[in-house]
Amino acid sequence: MDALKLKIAAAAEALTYVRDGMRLGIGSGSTAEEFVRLLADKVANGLNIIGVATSERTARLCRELGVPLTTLDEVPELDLAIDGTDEVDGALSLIKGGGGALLREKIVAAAAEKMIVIADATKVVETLGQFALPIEVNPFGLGATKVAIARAAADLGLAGPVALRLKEDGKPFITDGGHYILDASFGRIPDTRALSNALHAIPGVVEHGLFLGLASAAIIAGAGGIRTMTNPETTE
Ligand SMILES: O=C(CO)[C@H](O)[C@H](O)COP(=O)(O)O
Repeated sequence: MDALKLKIAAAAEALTYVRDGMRLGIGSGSTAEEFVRLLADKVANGLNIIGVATSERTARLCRELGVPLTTLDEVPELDLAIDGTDEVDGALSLIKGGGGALLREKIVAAAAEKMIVIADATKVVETLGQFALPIEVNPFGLGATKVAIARAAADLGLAGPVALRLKEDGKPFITDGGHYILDASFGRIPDTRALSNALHAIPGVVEHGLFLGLASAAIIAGAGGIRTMTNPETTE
């Protein structure tokens, strides 16, 4: 099966968890966008949901396709968030932010009772870190923040390039929140919680792409079909 079909298959399975009346967090990225397309069909056929989009791009797509949106100010608690991922491990820890939407994605996931991740099988890893870890930072003090990140990583035995994400025109990529992204290529991250805590202690770091203890399930589409990974600690 090609990559698009796998994304659609995972998104279609996630749709079976959506119930009438739900308040939904709606993720970002190409897999989440397939979910939006399928969700829009259901809405056109009478499904009553209200969504909070995790990026301006997803919000635009929702508006184009008629998926009703609200904000976390109006609806601060959500029933379910559905989002893609860049990596997922067996404990359902994630690296997210390849599309640069990690801050809103994490705020939305934390506001949701459950988060379901949708992905193709290439995203499943034993240990997180092959995918460079996106770290959202305030543009002020960028150089100092980079040094602090490298030092915090070194204390945990991690090292590797920490690169400012650039757009095709060579200018810095700016997130929906007006921040920069640093992509940290540390390789395998054995102690994700320690790195998460160390990054949160750096003032210039706004948020990072390690999603720990947030996902309740991951719907994984592979050549052999769909499998759903669950986490007993985040599943009722
Ligand atoms: O975290 C994300 C955006 O910030 C995406 O969910 C992640 O990058 C996966 O995207 P895709 O489904 O296109 O592979």
